[in-house]
Amino acid sequence: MTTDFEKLKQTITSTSVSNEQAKKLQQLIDKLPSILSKLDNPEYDEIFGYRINIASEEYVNVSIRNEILLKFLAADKYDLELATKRIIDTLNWRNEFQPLSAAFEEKFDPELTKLGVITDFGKDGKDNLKVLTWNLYGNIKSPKELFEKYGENGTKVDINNVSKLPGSLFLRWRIGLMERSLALIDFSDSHNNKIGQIHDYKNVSMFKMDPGMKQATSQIIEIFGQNYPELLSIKFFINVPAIMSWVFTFFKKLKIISPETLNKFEVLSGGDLSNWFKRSRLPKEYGGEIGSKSGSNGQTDETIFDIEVSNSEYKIGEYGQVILKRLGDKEIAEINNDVD
Ligand code: HEM
Repeated sequence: MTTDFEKLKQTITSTSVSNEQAKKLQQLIDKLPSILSKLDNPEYDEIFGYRINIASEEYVNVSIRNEILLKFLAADKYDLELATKRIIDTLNWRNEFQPLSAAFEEKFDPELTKLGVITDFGKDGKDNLKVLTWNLYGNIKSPKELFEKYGENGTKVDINNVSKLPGSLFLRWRIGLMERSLALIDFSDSHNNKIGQIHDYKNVSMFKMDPGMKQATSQIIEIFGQNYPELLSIKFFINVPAIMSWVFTFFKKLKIISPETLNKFEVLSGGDLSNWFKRSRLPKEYGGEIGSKSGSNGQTDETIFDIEVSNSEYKIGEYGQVILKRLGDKEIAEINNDVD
């Protein structure tokens, strides 16, 4: 006969769990009603598009819910109290920030969208390196100008009536990129429950610590560290000019990045990624074989933008759609109230 405990263990397929870890998971599940009752908004029970609630509630996918809870436990080394606090903080943050809106509803200026790409190499990608977010921060001509416009003190542009949502446009764009990449992974798949990230610093000409950029960088590092546990496999920093390697020492000294995250860093002075990814899936500039295309300027090399995941390929989960609809209804109600 299968015991409840064994049944619980069977819901986890992304990794193997010890009895001790499964016990902690069960305790965390048992605490869910109390966790939800402590939230700023007890109705906001969504993480990464999934409902985090008791099994009898509609839309709860028990297996995925457990996989997500396990990530929170693992990030806090199975300390139940710390993991509980992290989940409460994350649910409160998501309620306030509405990351699914940043990912799937809001539209951003090309100045921001040219800084990031998501690719999915599917079965051609190594384990937990199938889905990648590429941050082409080297494309920023002037960090000062960019962060003046899109950083914390920049103009809050009213896009789709979301100006009431918190965060700078840069932050909302960056979180949106992260959330969209998570819509491509499968939390229950041991081969595809994490993403890889690539920071391409090609052409970073001058690197002065612009205050707006410094502020945005530490804010993003903190938000990712708190709210996106156990989701990153490797973070590549490529085309890093030798003269700028001091930045890593700087971040280590600041101690805002956890040692576990620091261990995931892979730093390359060039841009050749063919040791990690199939050459047939990479554009030439990253050591791959993806060739050239003809356009109005004649033959040009294909870029990473030519292989980006298209909008129709993102699968917003059922509950994610419920959350987005709820937000849309709330916005309409607020607009109507303003008109009244
Ligand atoms: C124009 C220049 C740069 C810009 C705009 C920029 C922007 C950012 C941003 C926004 C983040 C937050 C994390 C994220 O978005 O994933 C970040 C993280 C980071 N950057 Fe840069 N960066 C620049 C140059 C550099 C250089 C030259 C280096 C190193 C040589 C560097 C090293 C790092 C490191 C180590 C992190 C922490 C990563 C993490 O914990 O996720 N950055 N950068």
